[in-house]
Amino acid sequence: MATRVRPSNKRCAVIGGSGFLGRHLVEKLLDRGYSVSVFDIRQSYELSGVTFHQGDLCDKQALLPAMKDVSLVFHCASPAPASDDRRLFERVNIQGTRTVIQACIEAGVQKLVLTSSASVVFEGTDIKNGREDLPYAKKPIDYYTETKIEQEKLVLEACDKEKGFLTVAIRPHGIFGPRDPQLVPILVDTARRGKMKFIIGDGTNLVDFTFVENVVYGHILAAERLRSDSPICGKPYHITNDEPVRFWDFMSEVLVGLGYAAPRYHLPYALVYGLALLLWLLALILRPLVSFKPTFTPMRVALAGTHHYYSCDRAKQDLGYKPVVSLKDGIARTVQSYPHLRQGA
Ligand SMILES: NC(=O)C1=CN([C@@H]2O[C@H](COP(=O)(O)OP(=O)(O)OC[C@H]3O[C@@H](n4cnc5c(N)ncnc54)[C@H](O)[C@@H]3O)[C@@H](O)[C@H]2O)C=CC1
Ligand SMILES: CC(C)CCC[C@@H](C)[C@H]1CC[C@H]2C3=C(CC[C@]12C)[C@@]1(C)CCC(=O)C[C@@H]1CC3
Repeated sequence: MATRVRPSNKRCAVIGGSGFLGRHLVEKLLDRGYSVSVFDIRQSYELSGVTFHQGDLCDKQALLPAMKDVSLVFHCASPAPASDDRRLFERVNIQGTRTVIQACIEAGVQKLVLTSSASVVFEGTDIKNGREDLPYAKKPIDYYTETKIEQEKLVLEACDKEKGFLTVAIRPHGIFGPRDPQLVPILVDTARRGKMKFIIGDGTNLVDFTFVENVVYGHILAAERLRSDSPICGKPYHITNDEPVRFWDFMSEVLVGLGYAAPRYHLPYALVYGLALLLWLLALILRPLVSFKPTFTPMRVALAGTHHYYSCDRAKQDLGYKPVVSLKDGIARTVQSYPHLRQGA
C-alpha cells in the first residue's frame, strides 16, 4: 500500500508569491527555515530554496502540484485594486478563492492564511480605531473591496476543526515598503504630473500605513499560532503599524524624502469627491470609445480625505503581535529604496 508522505510543517506555499507582499513573505519564510513553493500567474524573480509554479489560481489542476506535501498555504494573490475590472475581481477573488480552498482540502493542506484587507469594513466614511467586529461594508466603495469581503467570508467559513482544515485572515492596511508597485510609484507619478499640490480636506485625517515587514510578521505569527485549540481559528486580524498618522503628513514625508514639494493648498473634500465620481462615471460611459484612467478615483479621494485607522489589540492579544519596524524607520527605508523615483533621476 502506498503511504502518504506526511507534509512537513516547515514546507509551505505562497499563492501570489511573485507580488510585493508575497515576495517579502517568501524571503522571511526562507530566513525562518521554511522551504517555499510559489504559485503565481507570473514569475518575477529567482531565489534558491523556492520552487516556482506558474499558473492561474482559478485552475485547480495547476494549483495542486504547488501544494504537494505542503501543510501551510498563504493566499496573498489579487488583481491590483486600480484595475476596476468587475469580472476579473469576481473571477480571481471569489471563484478563484473557492478553487484555492478546494485544492487545499484535496491536497491535505492543514492551514490556510488569507491576506484580506482592513478595507472590508470601509464605506468611504470615517473609521477611528475600528475593531474586527465592525460589520462588513454594506456599500463597498469599489469592486476590489466588494470581492475582498466575499473572499474573506469564504476562507473564514471554510475553517473546520473536525476535518483538520484551519483558516485565519490577516487584514493589513496601506502596505508600503521597498518594491511596492502601488503607493509610492502612484504618488510620484502624480507629483511629476504636477497634480500633488492640493490637500483634500483640512489635512487632519488619521490613517494607518503599515510597513511591509510588519505585515509579513503578522502573517507568520498567525500561521504558527493556528492550531485547533487556539482562539484564532476562523477569525480576522487587523495588522497595522499601530501608529495612526495624518494621511497628508505621510504623503508629504515620502514626497519630500524623494525631493518633491509637499502639497500645500486645501480643496474641500465634497468638491473633490464629487468631481472624482463624475470622472469615474464618464470613464465608464466612454469606455467603449476611449480608455482613460483618472488619477483621483472616488476610492483614492475617500482614502485621502477621511479617517481610517484600526485597532490591532486583538492581534496583540491572540497572536502576540507587536510591530517590528516603526513608521519613521519604515518611511526612511522606503524612501532610500527608490533612487530611480527621486526628483531629477
Ligand atoms: N498593498 C496594499 O496596500 C494592501 C494589499 N492587501 C492585499 O495584500 C495582497 C497582496 O497585495 P500586493 O502584494 O500589494 O499586490 P501585488 O499586485 O504586488 O501582488 C499580487 C500577486 O497576485 C498575483 N496574481 C494576481 N492574479 C492571479 C491569478 N489569477 N493567479 C495567480 N496569481 C495571481 C499577481 O501576479 C501578483 O504577483 C492582496 O491580496 C491584497 O488584496 C491588503 C491590504 C492592503
Ligand atoms: C493621488 C493621491 C491622492 C494618492 C496617492 C496614494 C495612493 C495611491 C495610496 C494612498 C492610500 C493607498 C491605499 C491603497 C492603494 C494605494 C493608496 C490608494 C489600498 C486601496 C490598497 C488595497 C487595500 O486593500 C487597501 C489600501 C488602502 C490604502
